[in-house]
Amino acid sequence: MNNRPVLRVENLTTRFHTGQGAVTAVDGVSFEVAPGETLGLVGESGSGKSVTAMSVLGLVPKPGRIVRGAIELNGSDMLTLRNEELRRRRGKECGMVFQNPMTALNPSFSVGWQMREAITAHDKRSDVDTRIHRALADVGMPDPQRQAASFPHQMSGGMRQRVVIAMGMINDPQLLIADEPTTALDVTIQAQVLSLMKTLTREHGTALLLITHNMGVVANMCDRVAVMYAGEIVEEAPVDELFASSRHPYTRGLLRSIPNPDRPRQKTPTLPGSPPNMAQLPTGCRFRPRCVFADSRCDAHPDLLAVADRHKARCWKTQNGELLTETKSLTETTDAN
Ligand SMILES: Nc1ncnc2c1ncn2[C@@H]1O[C@H](COP(=O)(O)OP(=O)(O)OP(=O)(O)O)[C@@H](O)[C@H]1O
Repeated sequence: MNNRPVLRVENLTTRFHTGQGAVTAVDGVSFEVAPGETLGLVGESGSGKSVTAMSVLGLVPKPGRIVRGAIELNGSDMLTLRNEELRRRRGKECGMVFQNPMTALNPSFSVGWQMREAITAHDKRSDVDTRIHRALADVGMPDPQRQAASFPHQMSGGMRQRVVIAMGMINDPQLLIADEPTTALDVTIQAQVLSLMKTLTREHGTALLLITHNMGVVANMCDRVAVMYAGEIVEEAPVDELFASSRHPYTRGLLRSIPNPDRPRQKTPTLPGSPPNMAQLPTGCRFRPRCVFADSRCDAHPDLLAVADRHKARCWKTQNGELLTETKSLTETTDAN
């Protein structure tokens, strides 16, 4: 059996030079995704999740630039490939699904035409129409022939995102990268689209890098989780282990902030404070200003180190074998009623 990771990211560092100075949006990030595995990349807005995905896809927007690190897709170094080869490999070996389906679809062309482009860019086989109709049927589109002739604006948001997933999967890639794939959809449609992605990736043995800020989505979808804060991974563990025994105060706070579906009217607690300004990071531990467990050790910047089997955390306290005691002040509930 081939145990080589589909994706290996090593010490990835991506920087933006802005008017306010240099912002290292992704700072020394390393992770792997195994064949068929779903890795969740979670964290609050601005933590560097999307820039990590863009870096892997070779799509970092200017003025951003990868300044260090290695990215291997199926063992090939993606940072040394020429643009044309990068585009070819990206579409064939790595599909992508972004938050807003309208940015992925061209309003001027039929869905079938766009899917044909996605295929023929990589494969010259003649059974293209059959493949398009099968791909649309696979994502639950009724009457695939008619849908292929439709234009994006004739479809609902949920249907459009199904088309984008069908396009992402049409070359049967080994890896699918999905960045907040359901955030732009109605709550009722979100669960359907996620369940569809789970079924499809399982059936095809596709690895999934799923970016989300929603821990509930992580619980339902992922095998393993990497938690990002201020450009760094602060914790990484199999999903059950993370939910049962998180070892970073930030993760613990995120887990406390999951809405309770049985009590929809109850105000959900939130993490106090906000993430740091990326142009002026605090010295030492980046989470320190928000951390209820901080002490003098946190003046120094902690590394991401093993705390248990397949479990790493970037926290002085738990790296020394201490556990995080439950404390209410991890989160706050702003509604006084
Ligand atoms: N085009 C850009 N120009 C300058 N800085 C940028 C740009 N894009 C991202 N950044 C910086 O990178 C940081 C990380 O952004 P990123 O989009 O990866 O966060 P995220 O975790 O995906 O958040 P969100 O869920 O809101 O997309 C931002 O806080 C910002 O400082």
